[in-house]
Amino acid sequence: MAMENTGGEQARLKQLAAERALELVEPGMTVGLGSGSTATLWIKLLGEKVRDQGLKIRAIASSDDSEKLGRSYGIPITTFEESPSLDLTVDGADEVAPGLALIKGGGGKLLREKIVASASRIFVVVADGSKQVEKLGKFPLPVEVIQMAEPLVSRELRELGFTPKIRTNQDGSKYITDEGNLILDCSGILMDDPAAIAAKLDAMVGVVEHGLFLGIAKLALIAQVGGVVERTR
Ligand SMILES: O=C(CO)[C@H](O)[C@H](O)COP(=O)(O)O
Repeated sequence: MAMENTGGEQARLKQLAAERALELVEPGMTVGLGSGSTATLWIKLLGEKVRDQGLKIRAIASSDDSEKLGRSYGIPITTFEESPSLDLTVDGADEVAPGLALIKGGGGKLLREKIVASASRIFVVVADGSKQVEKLGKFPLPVEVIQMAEPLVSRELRELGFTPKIRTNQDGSKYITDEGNLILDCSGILMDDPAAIAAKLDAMVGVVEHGLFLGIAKLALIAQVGGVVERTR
């Protein structure tokens, strides 16, 4: 069950998970750079190895922010044209449920994150213990939608039992994703069957992608007070 951590303790645990994930990177790998605060810690550790120890890797980033961070350390950035499959992607999650069913997208980067994770031989999740849940859905599910379709998709989501809310920036303006879409944060359903929900979302016209990552992660590195626990599907 999820345990609440203090801010400082959570930061320490995220760092532990990031350090453990760094051990998975081998010279010559093409890696996927995740997004969010935990993935950022891993990118920084990885970048230091590239910059200071000459680690030879290439990377594809799951967000403009992560790409900028990677480049700042001199991590060579490649493309799917040059590197159609990745050896390893490390990324965070908002919720981790049994079977490594995930909710992602809290940081608004779910579309490219799912593309990068799905193109990876191994997708590893890094998180602190507070992200562990028995059922997905306490964290509002992010759904990325085409802007003009938002009213139609919101209506369908309400019919499904969700309460969709257009994500906004601090100034109240609509949050626009790296790909120019909107995000609806959908609360109200504690999921007994995430796969059934995902299938319904995949069928909705105007939905670009959603934050249910099912059957993609192969390993989760969960940092708890006693250390890093490795969870597999
Ligand atoms: O999916 C994501 C961004 O879209 C993040 O990986 C997720 O929100 C977890 O972030 P953090 O490590 O900061 O808790």
